[in-house]
Amino acid sequence: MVKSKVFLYNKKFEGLPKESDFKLVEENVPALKDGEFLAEAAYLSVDPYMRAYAVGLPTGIPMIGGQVAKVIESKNSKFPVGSYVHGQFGWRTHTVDNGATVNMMPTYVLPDFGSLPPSLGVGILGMPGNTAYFGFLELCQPKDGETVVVSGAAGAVGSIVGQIAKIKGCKVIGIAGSEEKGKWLVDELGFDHFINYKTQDIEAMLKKLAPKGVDCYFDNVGGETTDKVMLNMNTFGRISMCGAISGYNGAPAKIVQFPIVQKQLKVEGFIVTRWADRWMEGIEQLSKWIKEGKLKYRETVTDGFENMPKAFIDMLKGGNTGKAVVKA
Ligand SMILES: NC(=O)C1=CN([C@@H]2O[C@H](COP(=O)(O)OP(=O)(O)OC[C@H]3O[C@@H](n4cnc5c(N)ncnc54)[C@H](OP(=O)(O)O)[C@@H]3O)[C@@H](O)[C@H]2O)C=CC1
Ligand SMILES: CCCCC/C=C\CC(=O)/C=C/C=C/C=C\[C@@H](O)CCCC(=O)O
Repeated sequence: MVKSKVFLYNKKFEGLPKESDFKLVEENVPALKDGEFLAEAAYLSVDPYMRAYAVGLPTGIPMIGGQVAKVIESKNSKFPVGSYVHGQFGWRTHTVDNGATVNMMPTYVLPDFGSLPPSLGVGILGMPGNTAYFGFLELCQPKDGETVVVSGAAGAVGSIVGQIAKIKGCKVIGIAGSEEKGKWLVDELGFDHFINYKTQDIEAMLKKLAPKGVDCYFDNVGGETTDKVMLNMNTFGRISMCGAISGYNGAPAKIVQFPIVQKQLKVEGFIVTRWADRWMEGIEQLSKWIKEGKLKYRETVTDGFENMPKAFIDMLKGGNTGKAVVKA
């Protein structure tokens, strides 16, 4: 009998999650029915949305999340043995699934990544990558020569947004929480400037680095950071509101409404599954840019399924650069 290790969301998060909020259990894996396949986790994602969505989750269920898993048994010809699949299977080592979409998130066999590792299927060539690709290009509609600000710039989504902005000919200012991250952004990823929100005055720095104002803001953080960037937006500027991680562990993110009205800003929130029908378009374009050397990525890998809670908490505390991944 195959058994799956599963992390249950066992206690309501209060502030920053604790490892004791999770419970590791074992479940017997049922025999396959026609149309089903059995997949073994290879790389599991830890994402900020898990903290945000947990507010609405009942305790006692498997913690939600995406993973890249290898099919080890199959009664579904679309998911052959040996293929890598992306599925919203949660924090579990083994999953019996039928390939159905979960909360608009498609379940799919990874496209051919060539020499690139399958772990990218939970990062730059998966949901975070498409978040950057569609969330930035569709909503900010960047133009050559414009000034783009990205908050959460050194993370899975932000680090891709800034590079896409450079590909589109923009001046890019990244906001992140350490000098080491800032050095990576400027020296390796080609960002024009970096602001450390923990040690520098964002408003003063933007007046210095973007004296003609900000045209596009890709917001991963919300809160005071967003308030200050908004005050430096140009008239008819565009804001793609991707998330508000500054508020996930505490009081709901506060977003100043005034500049939106006064400067007639276009602010649009989104959930990446809006583009589920164009999912492979994003992955193919991002993969092409990587192979052309126009797009770089970094993964912060934690070894061992049993370290999922630690990896999740470390990510929320800023311990990752690039995509946080757990190697099962
Ligand atoms: N709308 C959508 O469909 C999607 C939205 N998102 C959102 O995008 C954002 C980034 O996600 P993702 O790239 O996966 O995560 P990251 O890889 O960026 O990891 C989270 C990062 O957030 C930063 N952070 C944590 N707390 C704060 C804080 N209080 N203030 C400022 N920064 C903070 C940390 O970096 P630092 O060292 O810089 O503080 C940390 O590394 C999140 O808000 C997430 O919810 C992600 C995917 C899809
Ligand atoms: C101002 C408050 C903003 C709160 C925004 C909350 C979350 C933003 C975010 O991170 C969204 C992520 C979207 C992920 C999309 C698809 C899947 O990976 C998640 C599916 C959810 C599930 O049930 O597994």
